[in-house]
Amino acid sequence: MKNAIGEFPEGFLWGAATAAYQIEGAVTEGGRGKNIWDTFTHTPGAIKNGENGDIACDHYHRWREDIALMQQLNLDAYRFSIAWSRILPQGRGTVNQAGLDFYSRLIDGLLEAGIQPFVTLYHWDLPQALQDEGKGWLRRGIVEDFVQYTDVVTRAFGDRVKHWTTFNEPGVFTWGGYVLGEDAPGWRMQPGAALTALHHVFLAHGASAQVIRENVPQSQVGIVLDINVAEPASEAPEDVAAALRFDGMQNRWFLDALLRGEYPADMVALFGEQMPRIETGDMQRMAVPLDYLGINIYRRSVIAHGDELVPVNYCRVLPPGEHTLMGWEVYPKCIYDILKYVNERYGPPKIYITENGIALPDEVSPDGHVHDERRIAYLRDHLTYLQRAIAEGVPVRGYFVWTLMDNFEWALGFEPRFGLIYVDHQTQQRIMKDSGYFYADIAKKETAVK
Ligand SMILES: N=[N+]=NCCCCNC(=O)[C@@H]1[C@H]2[C@H](O)[C@@H](O)[C@H](O)[C@@H](CO)[C@@H]12
Repeated sequence: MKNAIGEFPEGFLWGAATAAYQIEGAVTEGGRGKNIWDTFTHTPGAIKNGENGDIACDHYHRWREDIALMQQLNLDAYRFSIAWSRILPQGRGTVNQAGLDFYSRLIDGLLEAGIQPFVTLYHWDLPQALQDEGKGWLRRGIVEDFVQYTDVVTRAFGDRVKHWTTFNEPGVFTWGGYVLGEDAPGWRMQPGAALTALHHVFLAHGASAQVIRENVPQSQVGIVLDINVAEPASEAPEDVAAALRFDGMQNRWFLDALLRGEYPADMVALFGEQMPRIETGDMQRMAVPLDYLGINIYRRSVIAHGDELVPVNYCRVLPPGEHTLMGWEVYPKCIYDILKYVNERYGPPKIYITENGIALPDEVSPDGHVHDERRIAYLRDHLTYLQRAIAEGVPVRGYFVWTLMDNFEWALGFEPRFGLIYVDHQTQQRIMKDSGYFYADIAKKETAVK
């Protein structure tokens, strides 16, 4: 298909992405159990402006309106996550039928609108009951809990949902939750805990993929990673070495483990006694064949040597130029660079760009519109580099904007607006931004560019 950006493969999917805790609200409705983000957001000082996702975008009640907006965007696909604690309020055991019913209605609504559901099983919202019992992902037995959760939802929706992502950004919720303290459960400086949690997440991923394939005919199974090419801040040996360590932590730890069944030796040596306990067969259990790799990409990583974040000892350098409300550099070539990096080293069968977008201080103008020119430029420039990577043979089969609508941006609350759709979080009014109209034109099938 051809559009204002250029030529894209037939069947290329134009999508948008969200996550349950960031949009649903209704945290005590429909039998939903408590999760670690309910706890974390109600911990004083954890979230900017003391905000939380108790209501968020009220998507739990407004999902029909939101599907209609997806149709206005001409979306082929919609990536969303299921809240584990809506399905199994205590993390395991008794299934909550009201939770299954909510997602069943949502999936039926998407299919009726001609939109393919791409489901993420885990987008950071662990049932609190599992966190309380043995500290969540630190307990190896949690793998069985995730298997039960996978079994319940794939039996319920596998007749209609074919694309299943096990985890979203395992590195972010483990390093963020156990080292940086920026994400639930908010632990700090426990790299050994992060690596142990990550090991169990990888095991859960492998076990879950098996269950998905047993329960869902013609399933497509993948995982979503926030991988990022590391550029040394200078040619100084300590910066080059730091960039290699960052590449090991941010990229090779995940790609080598999940696609090759081995942890990278340089990082194993670096982590030393922080390494998780690895049982015989673990590495084979996690490295199951994948149908696709999801890549979330926002920026590039310019890396210098640093004294913090032991033992990786790196720090990010923010180059001059345009920055987003997240403090991230706008560097559109990052999407081309990461696609070439992954394709040349690992050659996954298919890739989806599962998140790409920009946080801006969007406002409604007196004319009632949201003139987000910077987001249009961001999307246009990243899509141009994406198209170049595809033209050079990288097997990208779809692109999902982060995000459908302005939502709860984790520790930063509602201030960073990433949406194609503006949301007034007081009134819940939705307003299509100019970037939404831009994206609808890109995604429109009959857009003929002469
Ligand atoms: N901890 N921490 N620290 C740094 C995290 C850097 C990378 N963050 C992401 O990629 C997240 C991804 C997420 O899926 C989505 O739920 C978030 O809303 C977007 C926007 O932030 C992106």
